[in-house]
Amino acid sequence: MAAKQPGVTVRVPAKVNLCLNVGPTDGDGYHQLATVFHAVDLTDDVTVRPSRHWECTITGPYADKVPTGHANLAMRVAQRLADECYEAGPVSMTIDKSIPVAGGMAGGSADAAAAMIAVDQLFNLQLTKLDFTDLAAEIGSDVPFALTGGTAFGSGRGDQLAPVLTTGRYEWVFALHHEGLSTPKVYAEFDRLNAHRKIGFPQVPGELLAALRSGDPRELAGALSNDLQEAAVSLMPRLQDTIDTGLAEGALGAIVSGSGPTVAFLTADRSAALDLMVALTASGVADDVVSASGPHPGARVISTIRPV
Ligand SMILES: C[C@@](CO)(OP(=O)(O)O)[C@H](O)COP(=O)(O)OP(=O)(O)OC[C@H]1O[C@@H](n2ccc(N)nc2=O)[C@H](O)[C@@H]1O
Ligand SMILES: Nc1ncnc2c1ncn2[C@@H]1O[C@H](COP(=O)(O)OP(=O)(O)O)[C@@H](O)[C@H]1O
Repeated sequence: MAAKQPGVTVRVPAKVNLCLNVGPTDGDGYHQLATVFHAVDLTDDVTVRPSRHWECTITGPYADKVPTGHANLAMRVAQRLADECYEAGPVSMTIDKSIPVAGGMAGGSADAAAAMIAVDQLFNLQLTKLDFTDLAAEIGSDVPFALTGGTAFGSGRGDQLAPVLTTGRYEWVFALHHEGLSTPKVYAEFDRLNAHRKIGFPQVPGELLAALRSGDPRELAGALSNDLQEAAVSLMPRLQDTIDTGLAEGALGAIVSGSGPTVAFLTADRSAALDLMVALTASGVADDVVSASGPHPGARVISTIRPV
């Protein structure tokens, strides 16, 4: 029997920001954030195999929207590690993509985090936790959270993480839109809308932390907030219809996920989530509807085939 080709597969979750409090910009033009990230079991699988040439194949419903060269954040990570570590070399990468693209769920950052772990394991680089954290923050502000997963407080650009005490699991429904929203454009629209408002130092509301400790989805629904929501709706007004329809159909709470345009609905339990999925699909206010639950762990190896 022929030996299987060596390779490592890492599974990585999407995120939703339970609160996204946007503060003033830092010296580099990035907004200071106080956010609570929450990982859900809507995942991508990133596989790397040693190869003579760099290759990237994307599979899944979003394949045609994702770049396969150096613009792909996961390829960028793998190429960076090959440049810096003599043990590492070119890889053939496959991304089995289920996380919506440009949807405010940090799919590109998730794949970058997965690639870091996969390449480390494939070439036995033995990167330290500090190596991971430094490279993650350099690639994108959401990458450190994709490594840790769960539910976490993010400050700075969202890359400085601290644990948040949570109980229970939460059942979500996500209303997806084929058209994406560009994160820089949403921040620029936030700036335009807030040009004459006073922006304070960003903070996570205490009621959100209390709700997460309680484990009660009703309490959490009342504490969801996103300062980028107004900007996302301004750029894509039909999001308001999506939000209103989900709430009218029984969602406990609704929030634009990060910079959008995905809308996240919190439901009471799995059965309510399935009912809401059916209602949203029938209403036609979203291009696609998926359910997921959280919190979910961060990037994890799910299969390793070592060279023989
Ligand atoms: C909004 C959030 C919420 O978690 O994620 P998404 O919902 O898009 O996934 C993040 O802040 C996405 O951060 P990041 O991953 O660094 O953003 P990128 O897509 O790389 O876009 C970078 C550009 O967005 C703007 N930007 C980004 C982050 C930030 N804290 N302030 C900013 O002003 C800047 O114009 C920057 O040049
Ligand atoms: N591995 C990747 N998966 C998805 N998008 C990627 C990836 N690498 C680079 N991109 C680019 O990043 C952009 C933002 O993608 P994504 O991370 O999915 O969205 P968001 O910033 O809204 O969370 C995409 O439009 C795409 O051009």
